[in-house]
Amino acid sequence: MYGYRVVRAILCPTVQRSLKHLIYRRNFGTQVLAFNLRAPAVSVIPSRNYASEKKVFQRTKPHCNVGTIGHVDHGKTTLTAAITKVLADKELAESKKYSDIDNAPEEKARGITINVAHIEYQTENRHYGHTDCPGHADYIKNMITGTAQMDGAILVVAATDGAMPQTREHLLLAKQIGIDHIVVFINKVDAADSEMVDLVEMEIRELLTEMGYDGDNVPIIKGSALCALEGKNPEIGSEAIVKLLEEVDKHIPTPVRDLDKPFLLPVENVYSIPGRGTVVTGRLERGTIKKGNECEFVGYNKVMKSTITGIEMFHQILEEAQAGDQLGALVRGVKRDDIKRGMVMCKPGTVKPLDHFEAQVYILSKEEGGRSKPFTSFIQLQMFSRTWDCATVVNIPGKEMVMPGEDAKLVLKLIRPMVLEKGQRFTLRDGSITLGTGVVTNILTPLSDAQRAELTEGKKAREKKAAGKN
Ligand SMILES: Nc1nc2c(ncn2[C@@H]2O[C@H](COP(=O)(O)OP(=O)(O)OP(=O)(O)O)[C@@H](O)[C@H]2O)c(=O)[nH]1
Ligand SMILES: [Mg+2]
Repeated sequence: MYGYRVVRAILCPTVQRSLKHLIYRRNFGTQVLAFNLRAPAVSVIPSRNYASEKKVFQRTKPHCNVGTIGHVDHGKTTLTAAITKVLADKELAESKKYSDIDNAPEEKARGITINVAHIEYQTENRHYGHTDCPGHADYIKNMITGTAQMDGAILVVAATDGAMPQTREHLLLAKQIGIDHIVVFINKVDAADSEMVDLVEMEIRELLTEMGYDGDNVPIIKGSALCALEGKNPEIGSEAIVKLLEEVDKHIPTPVRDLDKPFLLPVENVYSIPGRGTVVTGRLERGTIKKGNECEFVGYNKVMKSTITGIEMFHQILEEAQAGDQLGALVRGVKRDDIKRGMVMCKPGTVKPLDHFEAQVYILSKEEGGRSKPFTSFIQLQMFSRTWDCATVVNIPGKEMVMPGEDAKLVLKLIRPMVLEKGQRFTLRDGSITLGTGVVTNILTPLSDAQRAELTEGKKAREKKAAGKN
């Protein structure tokens, strides 16, 4: 079996460089959960024994998905690296450097996280999948997808800044996505005085309450991720990380998993592994899957049948994946370009795509980061739910307009049928603004003639208005 290092050693420097480029391109920003994409040995010299090298995942502890959210530069990635370092000392994780997590060239050049990264570690009590989200406002889409995989979140707030715009926006989105349990880490206490730290704590408790969390009782740990990572000042460094993990263990409950329902996995990413096939990654939302299971990919106006030929979690083989697992599944007979983030992989025939439904939506006020003006029917917005996003036309039945800060019943029409279920939560965004959050209350398929005419009328009216302006 040829490993990456052996292959690299026998290649000339030019080929080594292009090989490195290839790895970066393939691995762009996302730490792949499985099917080690970093091992170009697979594409350079196909391995005969690829699977037999891997360990089989032993399910000895309950699995829980957590992750870091919060404003840009507040220290989410540093904290993620620090957690793995502290746990590696107890042999409960593999230590990850900052540059292993933010590993894409653009991330390194700009010093920010762009794509989510998935990291694995354990405490004495649980096995964790940890998703490190980007904080930058331009990458909210990736944050939403990352957060959709979590059972609980660690909100990172720098003591030097306090609550900032994306602290607020991330909390709001987390609440809407259905994350009910939050633990807060006030970071960078090495660079702020204790009065400032106390003020930030008060501010965060208020903000948590405002967003619908139990602000008085949410655990808040104060420390310095950088000190923990660099092995300095243990009282605010490694000891704070240990305290944080204790609170995560205690405060974020392991969710009850829906193991008996037909399986469903919202696709987060798709990769093509030369010599192996197509791999989809994501968190199994319900049910269980095994190698050999028939499956179906549904979404974006497509339904495709396939078979699962292998399952891995964090580079280890999974005999059986259970709801809650962050996994990679190798699938047969479908190409990478056939599948897109946002489709669902499910048991054949168990879900139907649809494009027309009723929802109860809360429209954010300006102070909450929403629009300042009301909107009327036929506005086009981007809808985010599970791992997908899709343009939608909004209709307001029985009303002229909806004001910011109001709760309204809306009828939504997606431009492409997607997998949606009653009770599913979603976010509506208008450009870079989170406009509202809602829940699907009623499925309306197919469209009645009157509704269809209304939508078309809306389009015509808009076109007429645009023509008038010119
Ligand atoms: N003084 C001090 N600096 C820190 C601490 N933690 C992180 N930093 C610094 O803050 C900067 C940003 O840290 P990151 O971990 O990249 O922040 P982030 O929240 O992941 O940023 P995005 O992912 O881009 O939103 C880096 O220069 C870190 O070295 C800390 O505890 N103390
Ligand atoms: Mg980061």
